[in-house]
Amino acid sequence: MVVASVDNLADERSKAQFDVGAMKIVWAGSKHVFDVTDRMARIVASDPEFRKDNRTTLGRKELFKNTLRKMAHVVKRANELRLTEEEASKLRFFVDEPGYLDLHWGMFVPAIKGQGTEEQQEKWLPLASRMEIIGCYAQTELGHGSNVQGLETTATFDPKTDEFIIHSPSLTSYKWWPGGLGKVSTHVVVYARLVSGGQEHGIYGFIVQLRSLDDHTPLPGIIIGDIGTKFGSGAYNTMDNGFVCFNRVRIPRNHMLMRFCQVTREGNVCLSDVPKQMVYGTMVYVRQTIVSDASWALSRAVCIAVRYSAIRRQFGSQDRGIETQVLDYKTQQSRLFPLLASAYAFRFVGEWLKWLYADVTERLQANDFSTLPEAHACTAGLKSLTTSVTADAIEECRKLCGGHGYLCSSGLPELFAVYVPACTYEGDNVVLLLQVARFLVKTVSRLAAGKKPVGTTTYMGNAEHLMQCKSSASSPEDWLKPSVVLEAFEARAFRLAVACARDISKFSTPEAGFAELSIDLVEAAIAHCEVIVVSRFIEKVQQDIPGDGVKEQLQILCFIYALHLIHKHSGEFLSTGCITPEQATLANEQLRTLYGQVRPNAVSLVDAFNYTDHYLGSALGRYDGNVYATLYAQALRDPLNDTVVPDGYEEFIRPVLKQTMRLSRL
Ligand SMILES: CCCCCCCCCCCCC/C=C/C(=O)SCCNC(=O)CCNC(=O)[C@H](O)C(C)(C)COP(=O)(O)OP(=O)(O)OC[C@H]1O[C@@H](n2cnc3c(N)ncnc32)[C@H](O)[C@@H]1OP(=O)(O)O
Ligand SMILES: Cc1cc2nc3c(=O)[nH]c(=O)nc-3n(C[C@H](O)[C@H](O)[C@H](O)COP(=O)(O)OP(=O)(O)OC[C@H]3O[C@@H](n4cnc5c(N)ncnc54)[C@H](O)[C@@H]3O)c2cc1C
Repeated sequence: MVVASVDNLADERSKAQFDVGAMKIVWAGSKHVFDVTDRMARIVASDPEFRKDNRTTLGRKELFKNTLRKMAHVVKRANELRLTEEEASKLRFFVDEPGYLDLHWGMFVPAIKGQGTEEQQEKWLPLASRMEIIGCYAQTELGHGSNVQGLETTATFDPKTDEFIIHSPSLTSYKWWPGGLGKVSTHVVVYARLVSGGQEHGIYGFIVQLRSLDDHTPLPGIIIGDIGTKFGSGAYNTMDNGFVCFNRVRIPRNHMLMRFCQVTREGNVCLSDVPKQMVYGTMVYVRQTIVSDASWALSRAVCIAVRYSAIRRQFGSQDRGIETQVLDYKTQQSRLFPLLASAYAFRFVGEWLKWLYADVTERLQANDFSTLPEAHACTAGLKSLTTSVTADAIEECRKLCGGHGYLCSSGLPELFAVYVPACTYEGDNVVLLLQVARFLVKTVSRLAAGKKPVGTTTYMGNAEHLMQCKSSASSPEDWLKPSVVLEAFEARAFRLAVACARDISKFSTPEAGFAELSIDLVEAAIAHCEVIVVSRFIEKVQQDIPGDGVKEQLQILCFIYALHLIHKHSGEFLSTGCITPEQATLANEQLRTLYGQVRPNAVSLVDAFNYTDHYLGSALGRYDGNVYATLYAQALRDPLNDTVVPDGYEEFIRPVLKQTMRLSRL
């Protein structure tokens, strides 16, 4: 059935004022990445084994087995097609189903690469890359997640046997949450308190075998299982997040990951000459990848909401003629276009963070640890900012799709349920922002001592100006000047950080001040992270960008991103005196104009994400716009529609009807 809605998207596409193909390359990052991504997405989309439209209707056991089948198929296809690591990781990504492979490749392998000695890497990495073992990452315990120093699991060195004894001393010390642990992994990197010679030496990683490689049964001393069903249908329930209790499990001494700390045969603990936080390196790595993933999840939700908003019509007609596309309503635009702009903003800041991470890694390898605090603050802060915004944005996109957004066939409920734990895993977002705040307060106090700030805090070096400046914006167009926008963001962030540092010093101890002012500190941290995102976006749009109209579209999105934040946080911009109420009004006026400019390009701007219908998994977001026929077809496929008269009629409907009939006769 062809319906009028299909033409809507073709019309929309014909209005584009830029080269969509060129934008696709900008979004992907390079022609090479575009080609790989496109090829892998199509391989997945065309393979019936990777079907996912039934996920929300499956029970947990069926769902999990289905995931196991898909993961096995991923491994098989990757081998058959001789995929490179880059290609295989894209293939897994487009399968779009959380599973043990994410933790094996995403945390177990990086933990060994980052924390293992060369010898240990030589031993374990080939086993892991051939998938002769399957690994996961167990840090969190039932009683402690955020507070890593509070972990209870012990790894006690026994010099008699040259072994560590891994032990869970209490119920709260059971490892709890690790993905892939519950039912699949054969091995794990466990984080535990190192004890040697009766003394504690801090938290380190240890490789422990969990299950027999012959029949998959747990090894002696190991009690292990799944932690139970999680939020949402389908969603993260494809993953076997697990628990494990270790009852004095013995492992060879060389199973401790010893890159940064060695335990000798005699039990002497030798710390390398590196900061102890290097042991947190896997988290820094993963946080950086989560920032990139945020732009994918956000752009996916936005793609669905934009396409559907172009198709959906409500009101505005006379004599039952054609109604208004909901995308034309300014309120819809003001909710949707900032999210579209945020998707692009996060994409670019994610790319930049990848670069920063590579740069820091290179320095660390050369024993230069000077940029470690900055890398920690950036990864923690941007992970927190981008995941919080993305989770809220997915929910907003669901609402933007009206009632149909609430259907699983819209793809949005499951996307939200899969995505929202990103605000918690790899560090709770508030806990991480407090880390950024700690870094900022330190930076401010160093400024007072005459130290020059570097990296993303370089702007704070302009302290005097930032404390006093008043925005020069006197027309809506002034808000299109990068220097005007940046100055406002930097001044707000700096003034908030300085106020926190000043107020902390009024308390009896810095710790007491930090605890009492933590709400303000979180706001200062967000403001700083927004400086990073805005300045990276501005930097991006100031580069040469090939393709007709591409740069212009990105400039529009860049200013939408910045100006919507000024609107959102107007209280802070005003109370810190960075802008006046009149200037806030001018910024809003400019924002409205920009919405009008993005409107004809909106559908093409989401087409530039180059998502297949399989990846989107949404009746509302289909490329061809055939929304209503698809919704209807999917409704008919619901298990409840297998029969016309439902199961349970005889037992539960008929007796009620009969009883009602009896009562009405009385
Ligand atoms: C449909 C789409 C499908 C999508 C599919 C998605 C699949 C995605 C897969 C994702 C899978 C997710 C798997 C999740 C895994 C996990 O969650 S693993 C567990 C993660 N756990 C955490 O993140 C715990 C968070 N807590 C911490 O990191 C730390 O405890 C802390 C909060 C940072 C505190 O550290 P602590 O040492 O106790 O205290 P402080 O006193 O605050 O810090 C001391 C100094 O150390 C510095 N520092 C802290 N962390 C780091 C670091 N990582 N790197 C460098 N430096 C660090 C800190 O700044 C302090 O420095 P100074 O101020 O100079 O003293
Ligand atoms: C889907 C999913 C997958 C996961 N996968 C893994 C995995 O593979 N491996 C693994 O080891 N772990 C994993 N985790 C665990 C995850 O890392 C932790 O849940 C996370 O670090 C948060 O810790 P928590 O649960 O202890 O939260 P808590 O710290 O107990 O947080 C509870 C509340 O307290 C607040 N809070 C805590 N400390 C402070 C503070 N200092 N100041 C102010 N507020 C504070 C938080 O903001 C939050 O609101 C996973 C979790 C989820 C949800």
